[in-house]
Amino acid sequence: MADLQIINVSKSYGAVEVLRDINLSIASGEFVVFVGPSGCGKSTLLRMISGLEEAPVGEIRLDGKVVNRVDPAKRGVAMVFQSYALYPHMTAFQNMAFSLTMAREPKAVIKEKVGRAAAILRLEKLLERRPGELSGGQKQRVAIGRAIVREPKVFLFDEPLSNLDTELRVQMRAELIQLHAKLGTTMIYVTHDQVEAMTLADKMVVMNGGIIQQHGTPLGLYDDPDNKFVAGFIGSPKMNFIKAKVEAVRADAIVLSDLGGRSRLELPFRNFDTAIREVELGVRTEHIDIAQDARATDILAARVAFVEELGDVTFIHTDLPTGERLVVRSSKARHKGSPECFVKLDPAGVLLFGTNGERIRSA
Ligand SMILES: Nc1ncnc2c1ncn2[C@@H]1O[C@H](COP(=O)(O)OP(=O)(O)OP(=O)(O)O)[C@@H](O)[C@H]1O
Repeated sequence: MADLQIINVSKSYGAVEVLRDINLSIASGEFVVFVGPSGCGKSTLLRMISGLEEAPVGEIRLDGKVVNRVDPAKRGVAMVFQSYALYPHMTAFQNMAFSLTMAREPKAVIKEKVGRAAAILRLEKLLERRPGELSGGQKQRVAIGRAIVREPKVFLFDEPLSNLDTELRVQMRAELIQLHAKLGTTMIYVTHDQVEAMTLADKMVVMNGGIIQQHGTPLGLYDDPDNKFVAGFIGSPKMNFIKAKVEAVRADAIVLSDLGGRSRLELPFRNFDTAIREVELGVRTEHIDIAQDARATDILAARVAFVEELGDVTFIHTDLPTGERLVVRSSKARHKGSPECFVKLDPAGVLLFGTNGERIRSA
């Protein structure tokens, strides 16, 4: 187990800056997930922690010691790759034992360490098989086993489940959570899949464009995003966004107009900056409902585009007259009849963003 500090780390390839001034503290034993869209720099950051990529700007400290120039093999970290990276001509046992064999550990120690990892990963019966005789999930378990036997201070996972089908991914996610609980080792995990990140992370680090947009607990980020990117990236279906004009500002409320081209909405809000004239509302599907009473001022007229019935929940996709898409989560059966409908927002669930995408918070 080790804690990790990333201090003012930047990285460029030629003229292209891929990471800008990254600062992050990872506590010993924490499960941290770097998540973000393709190309945001998350793998580069992980590879810099592993030592596979140089870190010329800033400091990476492992248990307080700067490791920027420490050889990857000497950092006490073990990496698990998406591609498994197993030796095809070696058995599962030999693959898992490889680093110990290279370090000339006694045979009995190797057998004991590989046996222990195999038991944790339920691989005991597969140890004599070669990678070609294993399923994707089994191969990934061998790759994880190979990391476990090295008893690293930090595990680094680079999209390890991306090659697996959906069912197996869900199963392996549960296994990784159990593995972390059992070993208690610091784990850093990279994925572009926000659901995977939400389910695994103690701390989720949302990245975009080479910078950390926000980090915190998964639910903390879901409920209280700092900006429109984080708000839109986390959650499925995505948060809805609706543009509006600020009509009036009072001490404890604001009145918004032009929602969906027409409607008005009053929101509780303290100390709103009167210079702001335009905002964007962020509303999750659970804070919108199909409305019965069309006379109220805060009701938005919409048109049903299509309906997804998933059994336990129904998502009604509606379009506002402005063309903005609004997805309503409903436990009720399908919206029947005319596609014309009315929707109502729950003011307590509405977040506000400025035109620059930054969150506007009530004081
Ligand atoms: N060796 C390299 N030379 C030049 N550019 C690179 C190199 N490696 C990565 N990049 C660029 O750096 C950026 C960040 O890459 P990185 O692999 O860290 O992204 P990522 O967030 O992990 O994306 P993905 O999920 O697609 O793997 C990308 O724009 C990529 O094209």
